[in-house]
Amino acid sequence: PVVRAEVSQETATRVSSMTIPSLQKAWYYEEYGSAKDVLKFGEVPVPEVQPDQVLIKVHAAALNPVDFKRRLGKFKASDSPLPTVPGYDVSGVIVKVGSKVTSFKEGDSVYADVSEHALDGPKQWGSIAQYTAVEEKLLGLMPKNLSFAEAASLPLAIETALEGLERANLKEGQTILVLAGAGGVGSLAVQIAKHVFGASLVAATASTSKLELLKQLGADIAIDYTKQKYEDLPERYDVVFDAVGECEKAVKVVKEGGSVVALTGAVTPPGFRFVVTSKGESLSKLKPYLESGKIKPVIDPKGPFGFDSVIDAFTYLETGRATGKVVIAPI
Ligand SMILES: NC(=O)C1=CN([C@@H]2O[C@H](COP(=O)(O)OP(=O)(O)OC[C@H]3O[C@@H](n4cnc5c(N)ncnc54)[C@H](OP(=O)(O)O)[C@@H]3O)[C@@H](O)[C@H]2O)C=CC1
Ligand SMILES: CC[C@H]1OC(C)=C(O)C1=O
Repeated sequence: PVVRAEVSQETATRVSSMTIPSLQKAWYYEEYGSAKDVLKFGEVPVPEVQPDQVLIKVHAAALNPVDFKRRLGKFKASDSPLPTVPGYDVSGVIVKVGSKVTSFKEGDSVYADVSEHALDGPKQWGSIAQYTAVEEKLLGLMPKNLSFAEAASLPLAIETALEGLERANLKEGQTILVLAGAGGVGSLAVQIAKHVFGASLVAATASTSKLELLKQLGADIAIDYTKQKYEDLPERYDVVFDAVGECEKAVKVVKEGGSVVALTGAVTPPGFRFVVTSKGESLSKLKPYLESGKIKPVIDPKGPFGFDSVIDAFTYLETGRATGKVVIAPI
């Protein structure tokens, strides 16, 4: 049995190293442009695992607007070199750990936003691929109750929602307005404001068909921006979370001394904008809320999109009408 055990460990090692190919299938682009013009599906190298990284066999990924803004060259000044495999959000299983990794092991189901800094040197080899390498400090252990598709839908958006609410200094019992409450970030910001921060009143904006979803997510007031201008309503808020780029209007409805946090677009004082930093500790902090069901992933019902339908997925996301997240699964 000892020999068999040694053989099986040796075989397992050989098999595990054999199961990690040097080339993989992925979506990539070699020049900036539109999805249909520049996105290609083909073979790219499997990234080398650095000492502080793990290699993930990807099961699902999700798209974010930063993926298409980057692909259009909007952040080329601080981008990593081309060719680029897009994708920040990933879920999957660890198949190799770097020599300095201490908190994760082969076989763990994990998820992450793979780029610590979304605009400043994001990963060249992203998540819309069969394998991707991610630093240990960006990883979270997947909540036990979530599918790979549900987990992949979360990292960048939920970390943005959490960081934005923390930066806005939202306090228990305060009131908040979330602009674009049905979007990828907004759908999580509504939930976190209500169920994690304990806001006394959460208002949110969306178009007519999405108002019921806002209520289901925990919004006390759902404002149909196609019929009502929130800036003309009497309500004033301690915090306004702007996920649309309407800071000039947002500052009109914040209380004296309140905060207006913007994700995009020009800012009008006292509004401020930030860029999300990927942190595994944020996923750990939210894990109990996800496992209890207090916070739920929202996946656009047009998806998940298959690994062969990434151009369709981008085309849909770029309409600006997504409800929750656009997910690519299975990979
Ligand atoms: N600074 C940062 O670190 C980050 C910035 N961002 C940015 O934040 C923005 C939102 O990101 P994300 O949530 O992923 O985007 P989404 O693509 O998920 O947003 C789509 C949603 O926006 C809603 N929407 C569009 N216009 C309006 C409007 N005028 N009022 C209310 N709702 C509206 C749509 O609802 P409807 O169909 O009802 O209009 C739809 O549900 C993007 O510009 C993104 O680039 C995102 C993450 C991080
Ligand atoms: C400056 C905001 C920019 O950063 C991210 C992550 C986006 O989606 C943006 O538009």
